[in-house]
Amino acid sequence: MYGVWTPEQVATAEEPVLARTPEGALMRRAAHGAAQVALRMLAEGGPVVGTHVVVLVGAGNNGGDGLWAGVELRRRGVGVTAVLLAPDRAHPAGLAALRKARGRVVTDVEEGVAAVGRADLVLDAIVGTSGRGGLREPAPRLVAAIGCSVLAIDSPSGVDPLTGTVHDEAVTATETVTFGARKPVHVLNRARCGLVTLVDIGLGPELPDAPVRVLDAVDVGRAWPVPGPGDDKYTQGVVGVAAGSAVYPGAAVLASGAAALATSGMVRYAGSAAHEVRAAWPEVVATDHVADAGRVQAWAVGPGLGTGEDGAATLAHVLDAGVPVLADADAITLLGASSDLRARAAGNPVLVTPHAGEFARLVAELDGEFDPAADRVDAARRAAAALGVTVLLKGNATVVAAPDGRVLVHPAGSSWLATAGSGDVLSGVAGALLAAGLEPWWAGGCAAFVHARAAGIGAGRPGAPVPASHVRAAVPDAIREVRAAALAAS
Ligand SMILES: NC(=O)C1=CN([C@@H]2O[C@H](COP(=O)(O)OP(=O)(O)OC[C@H]3O[C@@H](n4cnc5c(N)ncnc54)[C@H](OP(=O)(O)O)[C@@H]3O)[C@@H](O)[C@H]2O)[C@@H](O)CC1
Ligand SMILES: [K+]
Repeated sequence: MYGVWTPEQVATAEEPVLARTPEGALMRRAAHGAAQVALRMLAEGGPVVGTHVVVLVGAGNNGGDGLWAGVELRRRGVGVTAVLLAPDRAHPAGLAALRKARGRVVTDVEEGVAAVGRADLVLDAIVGTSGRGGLREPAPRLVAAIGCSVLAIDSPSGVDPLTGTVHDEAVTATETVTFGARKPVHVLNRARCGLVTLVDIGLGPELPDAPVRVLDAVDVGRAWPVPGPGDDKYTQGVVGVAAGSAVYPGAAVLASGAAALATSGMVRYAGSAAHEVRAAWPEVVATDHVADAGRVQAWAVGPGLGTGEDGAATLAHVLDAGVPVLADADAITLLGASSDLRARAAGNPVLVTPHAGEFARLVAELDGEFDPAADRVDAARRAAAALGVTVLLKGNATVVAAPDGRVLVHPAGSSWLATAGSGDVLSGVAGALLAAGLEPWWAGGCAAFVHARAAGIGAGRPGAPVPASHVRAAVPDAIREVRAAALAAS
């Protein structure tokens, strides 16, 4: 697990470190780390001596990092051109050092565009943690001229460092090198950051508890329920799946199957697709109504449920059952439309798993601002607090927010998971984890991780769509992977 801190928290942590280190030392540490990554990237194309790097230098300390990195690259035989976007405000010490190291300094935009066109690597040092809004002129013209790899210094310029959002023009980096701590942009907008390298500049002891955390394979593998010698089908947790319909039984079959593959606990199914579920998954005990389903340790409710009276009655029944509940799809629409159902859920171990559209319906009747397009971490955190349930907001970066303020982000590598039925698989996996005893925040985080890995495995080679049934089929391999990681780390 690693932490993610806001730009403000990082700036606060920097203060005491700046105060006890010689002037400029922190920036030199950061710049050294950036130069190391740049040299590695250049070396991928052959010898670095004689290559040409262009540094796009903004008005603040981010530009200072870029200039000092340029100084180190000069010492390694790399040709360096610094293009100053705000010539009067470029970091004075960094600029003087680059000139001394015989780096070329350009202030004319046309000359800068020509240099960018000839570069082997561009360092984006336009703006870092103080950046707000899209790129300002003349940065867009220079960025548009890039035809080579880009290393973003701290964060890709034009992408909001706190929220990862992009409004206008922004840099798309091949890689990003960041300092002291990862910031939200690095997990919320992987597509713009590329591979992220963290350089230690000694902030660790000064950082508060991380407001956002990211699970790794070892965390997930350790948390995954593994049966011991004394376990049987009941002790691993029985999950009930209340999903599907006679018209669209696919959701029920996908969710029940995913639940059966996720843990060794038993799966019960209750709903109008009992026949189809039984045919596809003989190990699932299927009945027509939740009232006849028998005892379960958690319910997964919603996919294909319908949003009419029957669906509402089923949701009310499972919310009153006194066990953890995973609510997805139609169950989310029902919750959004009924204060009575929301009251039954509030304060209980309930995990809701909306995509953007379902999230809008979920919060439609609540007071306050919930805008995932502006800040998805903040929106999920507020919704969880207002509803008294754990919210897993699906998307390219999945956010899991608990009502007590804890937030997990799972940065997915691609958007191929946004496919029909994919959410049903996630429901089944998360429901099985709830039944096995994981609390909703962990169940959501572990399910999102394994779901994304299963999509990667199910797709085979990257770069192509993966249908939900392939995601489901790959769940065991994804579990094997995280368990192997946990065993290797123990
Ligand atoms: N403190 C330290 O020692 C360390 C700091 N470190 C480094 O410092 C960075 C933070 O530096 P920082 O605070 O100086 O701000 P920074 O991100 O360079 O930007 C400020 C300038 O950008 C401008 N600007 C704003 N938005 C813009 C846009 N969209 N497009 C274009 N321009 C825009 C804005 O202009 P203004 O609004 O003032 O006109 C302002 O002048 C941090 O990311 C890390 O790299 C590391 O070296 C570790 C040690
Ligand atoms: K930058």
